[in-house]
Parts: sequence; structure tokens; C-alpha cells
Amino acid sequence: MENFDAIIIGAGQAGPSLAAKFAAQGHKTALVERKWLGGTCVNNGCTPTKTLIASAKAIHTAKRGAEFGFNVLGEIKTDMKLVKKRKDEIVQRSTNGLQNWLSNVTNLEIIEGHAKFMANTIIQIGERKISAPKIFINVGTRARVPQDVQHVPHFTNSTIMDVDFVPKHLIILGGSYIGLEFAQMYRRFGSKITVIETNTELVPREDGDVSKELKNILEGEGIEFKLGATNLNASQHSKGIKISLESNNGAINLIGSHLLVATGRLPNTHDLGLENTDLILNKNGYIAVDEYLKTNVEGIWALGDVNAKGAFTHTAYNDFEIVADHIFQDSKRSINDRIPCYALFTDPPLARIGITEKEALKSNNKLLIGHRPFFKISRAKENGEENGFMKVIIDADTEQILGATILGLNGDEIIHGMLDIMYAKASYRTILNAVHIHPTVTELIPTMLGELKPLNF
Ligand SMILES: Cc1cc2nc3c(=O)[nH]c(=O)nc-3n(C[C@H](O)[C@H](O)[C@H](O)COP(=O)(O)OP(=O)(O)OC[C@H]3O[C@@H](n4cnc5c(N)ncnc54)[C@H](O)[C@@H]3O)c2cc1C
Ligand SMILES: NC(=O)c1ccc[n+]([C@@H]2O[C@H](COP(=O)([O-])OP(=O)(O)OC[C@H]3O[C@@H](n4cnc5c(N)ncnc54)[C@H](O)[C@@H]3O)[C@@H](O)[C@H]2O)c1
Repeated sequence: MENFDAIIIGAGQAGPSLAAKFAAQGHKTALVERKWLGGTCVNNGCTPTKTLIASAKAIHTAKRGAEFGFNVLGEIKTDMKLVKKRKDEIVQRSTNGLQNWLSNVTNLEIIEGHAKFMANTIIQIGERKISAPKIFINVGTRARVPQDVQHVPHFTNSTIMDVDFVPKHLIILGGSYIGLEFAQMYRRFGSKITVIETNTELVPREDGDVSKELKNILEGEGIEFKLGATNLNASQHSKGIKISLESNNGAINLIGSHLLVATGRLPNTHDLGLENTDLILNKNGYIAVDEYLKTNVEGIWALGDVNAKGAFTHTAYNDFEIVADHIFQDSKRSINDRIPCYALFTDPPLARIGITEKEALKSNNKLLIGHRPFFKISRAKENGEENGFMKVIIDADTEQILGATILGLNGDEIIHGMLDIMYAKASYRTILNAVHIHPTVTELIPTMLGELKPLNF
């Protein structure tokens, strides 16, 4: 048995920074990773998808040349091998950077292999057994593949990263964050796309007006949707995959060349040896934690997607900050201080902070709402990007912003102004009275805030 001061399992978005922090404080630290440094985000999540989306956007803009006053000589054709090469290089840069950084940290050992608990304080990696009084679980999630399609060839967010051709007709199961980013990207690369979603609306967690506007935008690019899908049946076909289903439009048979499954995630707790510990899981297999990310077992913490307190890179990294502050600075920072924020990186992006309108309507407080479509924003008109809208929900008594949505040009960046005001717990009037730069999308946020209407009174 080898003894360490701290063991971190998983080198995703929280693990490496936490490991480096422990090591920097002079603690003998082990960081165990079974596959790739950087985890999902760097290898088959955020970094590669946003890189592919950038290629897709460039191709799309080139195809709009005539609109902006230029001609492209010859056909605009995706070279998927080059698209993939660019993606691989950018991913490689990140993983190399991580490798260089971590391998030079004193007191830190990176152990390659699959970690399994043998007891609350003992971890096995192959033949090696290591122990520590402090163990941090950062093992993330993997794609959930429904039983209906397990028997037919399919891609997940991981395996689609190896694709270096443009599928003729890509059927995508799941019309939410992962499904829609891939749908638009592959449509722009040149695939025919059909998205199948069991819910009657896309991105079902969002407000109905958001789902509808996104559907309109994506249909405008030629993406087809089969919503309210039930009785799904999948089989192999000489031309690829055959899928039959019932949907809002009745019984449907589809034949696609390829299938991508984007129907949610499962926590990587199934093969972690948790049966040898006293750890409590919630009903979906995620590790139960308190507001400081402590599990029910003294000396074990769970960070990142595996604790179900967030499902994003920024929430995983914030978990690291909370735990590190707690252990090394005795701070009272907790996840209760965190305001929900995320973006869906379609074009235009959907940016969301705080609560949605449908969540707000459950409140008994007096609420105000502001709304502005992008076709009434000069910068959007000038850029030829008039799709979408922004809206904001405000508590009428405290004047604080409770939530906001921007589905439109640069929304993923612009929304942070409102997010920071929420963290400051300041009145929306701070933004209302501020002078912003013209011509920007941001300058219309005060205009929207000047036209608030009662939402529920
Ligand atoms: C397609 C896609 C796009 C995304 N885009 C975005 C985005 O744009 N923005 C955003 O904020 N989030 C995005 N996400 C979500 C983001 O990737 C995750 O929230 C984030 O990676 C979670 O980090 P984590 O540290 O919890 O886990 P992970 O990054 O999944 O890391 C977990 C690590 O643990 C390792 N591991 C697991 N089990 C063991 C074991 N037993 N032993 C040793 N090692 C183990 C894994 O190999 C992995 O490296 C996206 C996700 C996907 C799938
Ligand atoms: N931009 C980002 O930050 C970003 C991008 C992609 C993913 N992510 C992360 O990844 C997580 C998972 O994303 P996701 O889109 O896979 O999951 P999700 O849980 O958001 O959506 C899954 C969708 O699949 C549908 N579905 C479930 N079973 C189905 C079936 N059998 N047939 C058809 N549809 C079915 C659901 O109704 C749902 O709409 C997100 O919660 C997010 O945290 C983040």
C-alpha cells in the first residue's frame, strides 16, 4: 500500500487544478486518469465541438457571399478531413498544455489507469493500491444510449470525433444541447439532418418561445424535426439505419446513412467500486454531496458533473474553487452562491442566466418582464443576423434581475453584463442608467429594461 495525502480521481475540469493546488501546498498528491487529460470538455465536449462549429460557421458565411456582396468561384465544399485536422490540432494543443503543466508540478504523480475503490480510503489502479485521508472524485459522465438503438451502429459525442467525412443523412436522436449543436454543424458541413425528439418541443428545459424560435431558425437552414416521437424502432438497412416512429405528424419511416445519439448523460459511477464504500448515490447514480461538495463519507468529496450540481465546465471548475477555498482558506464559499448560467452554441447562440420565465411564473412575488426581438437591434440588422430575441425577468420589489435569456447574435458574451449585476445583487437600474457603446447589441439592454411590463400582476 502506498500512502498519499490526497488522491484525485479523474483529470477533467476540476481534478487537475485541485491536484496542482494540493501539490503546491506541499502535499503528496496522486491524480488518476484512465484515458485523456482534460476529460470530456477538452477531448470530446466543449473544445472540439466549438472548433467544429467555427468551421461550420465559416462555411455558412461563405455560402452567404452573394448576400454580403462577394462571389465565390466554384462550389463551396466541406473538406471534412481538414475540418477534423484543425479540430484535432486544437484539442492536441490543450492536452499537450495540460500534460506539460501537470508533469512539471512537484509533489504530484499522474497515475494512468482506471481507479476503483476497495474501501473508503483505498483505491486500486491495476496492481497498485494507494490510500489517502482525502479523496476527490471527478469522474464525469458518458453518453446515455437508449436500449431502442443499442443494437444498431451509432455515434455518440465521443465516437463522432473520429468522423472525417460528411454523412449523407445524419439522423440525430435527442433535440437538446448536444443534439442541436451537432445538427446545425453537420447541416452546414452538407449533411441532410433529421432530429428525433421524444418531447413535443426542442430543448424542453427552456421556455416555449425559446424552443419555437430555435426550431424556426434551424428549419430555416433545412434541418427537419420529428417531435413527440414514440414507439421508436431502429434496424440496420442496406443504406444505413432505418428508424420507424410515431410523431406529431403520424407514423414515419426514415432511412439515414448514420445515427448520432444525443439523449443525455450517465454518471461514471458504475465502475468505480462504490459498492466497497459507504458513499450514498442519488436515484440516478450521481454522488450525493452537500453545498461544499462533501459526500456523506468524511474525507471524500465529489466534484464536477458526477455530483449533479452542474453539468458544465464552468460549474466543474467552480467546484474546484469551492473545495480548494474550503480546505486551504477555510472560506464559506458554497454552491448555493452560484447563479445558473450556460449557453447553447448554435448560431445564433442561446445564452441563459438565472431562472426561466416558466420557473418565474411559479413565484408569488410580483414580477416584471422585458423583451426585445433582434430585428429591432441595429447591429443585428447591419450584420444580417436578425434572428432571435432577448428577455429579462425582474423582481418588482427588490428590482433585482432573476433571470435572462438572449437567443441572438453574440448573446453568449453579452449576457455576462446582466449576470454580473445579479452577482452584485444590484438593481436593474444600474444597467438602465448606464451609457453603452453604439452600435452594439448590449446598448439595447437598457432600452429593454426601460420597457418592462408586469408578468404576473
Ligand atoms: C458534446 C458536448 C459538448 C459540451 N459543450 C460544453 C460547452 O460548450 N460548455 C460547457 O460548459 N460544457 C460543455 N459540455 C459539458 C462539459 O464537457 C462537462 O460539464 C465537463 O467536462 C465536466 O467536467 P468533469 O470534470 O466533471 O468531468 P469530465 O470532463 O468528464 O472528466 C472526467 C474524467 O474522469 C476520468 N475517469 C472517469 N472514471 C475514471 C476512473 N474510474 N478512473 C480514472 N479516471 C476516470 C475520465 O476519463 C475523464 O477524463 C459539453 C459536453 C458534451 C458531451
Ligand atoms: N453548450 C453547452 O454548454 C453544452 C453543449 C452540449 C452539452 N452540454 C452538456 O451536456 C449535457 C447533456 O446534453 P444532452 O443534449 O445529451 O442531454 P439533455 O438531457 O439535455 O437532452 C436529452 C434530450 O434527448 C431527449 N430524449 C431522451 N430519450 C430520447 C429518445 N429515446 N429518443 C429521442 N429523444 C430522446 C430528451 O427529451 C432531451 O430533450 C447537458 O445537460 C449539458 O450539461 C453542454
